Amino acid sequence: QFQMIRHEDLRLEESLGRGSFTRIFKGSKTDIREGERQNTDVLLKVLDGSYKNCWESFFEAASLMSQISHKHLLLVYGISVHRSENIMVQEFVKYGALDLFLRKKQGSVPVSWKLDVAKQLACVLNFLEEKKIVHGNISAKNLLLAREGDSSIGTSPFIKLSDPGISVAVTGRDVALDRIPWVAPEVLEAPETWGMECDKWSFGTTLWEIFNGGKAPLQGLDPQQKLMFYENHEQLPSPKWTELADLIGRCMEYDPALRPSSRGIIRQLNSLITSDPGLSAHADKDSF
Ligand SMILES: N#Cc1ccc(Nc2nc(N)cc(-n3ccc(CO)n3)n2)cc1
Repeated sequence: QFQMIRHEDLRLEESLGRGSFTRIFKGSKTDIREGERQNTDVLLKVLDGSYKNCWESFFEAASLMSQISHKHLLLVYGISVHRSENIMVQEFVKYGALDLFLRKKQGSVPVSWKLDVAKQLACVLNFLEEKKIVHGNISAKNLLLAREGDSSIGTSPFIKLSDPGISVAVTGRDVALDRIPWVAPEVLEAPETWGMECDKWSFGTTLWEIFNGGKAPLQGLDPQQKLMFYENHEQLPSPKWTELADLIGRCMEYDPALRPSSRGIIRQLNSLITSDPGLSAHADKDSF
């Protein structure tokens, strides 16, 4: 279900940091098209740790992404296995992870920009829901910015949802605890029972990140404190904008059955966008 890429057709360039189980590099892949060499910029995710079920889940994530295609889903070219190295080869998305971008922009991003990004994520969530596919790792760091968007010249942002990575069903409980408050509470209790609703919970957390300058929620809490956050059915601090707070609260319902469908989320986002025409102008609407 996806292409095996020869190691000799890949070139690792600079390191771009690490995911939870992977090191990521900018690189290039060489193809021969109609008899001529063609180089493509790629993002290489090198899986470290060699225990078996990790790379099975890694490749499952890659194959999931290559079986479906959508304009807001990251393109995965394939994988390359070389000695003990397992490498996922992805399209290189120009502006990188959304959380870092938002932190760098420090609140100078207009509310209309944030709503546009939120709507794009809701659309790809709807696409996955219709295909009965659970992503399982929706977060601002897994949203990649392909176009910055600049309201002064009338261009809007464009995001791509990254691969889900290693699923919490195969990682240890410590990684699952570390993913609080993105991982839905029910997934923590019984990872194999997770359903579509778990992506709605993570959508709520991601919405919170987008309107909170890309800051990570519950940062600084240790795993035990994070667990207590769920045990006590606590909620993230609400933004002042009540309609936004309502939507985040509805997505982050502890009872999965009470969470909105992706169509419901899109409807609510549309009403946020129209809720105050002056809204898209001033930015303080999303102050916490
Ligand atoms: N400075 C800078 C800079 C860094 C990265 C990119 N591009 C990119 N393309 C992808 N396909 C995936 C990623 N990721 C980044 C974190 C994760 C974790 O999931 N992925 N970054 C562009 C600019």
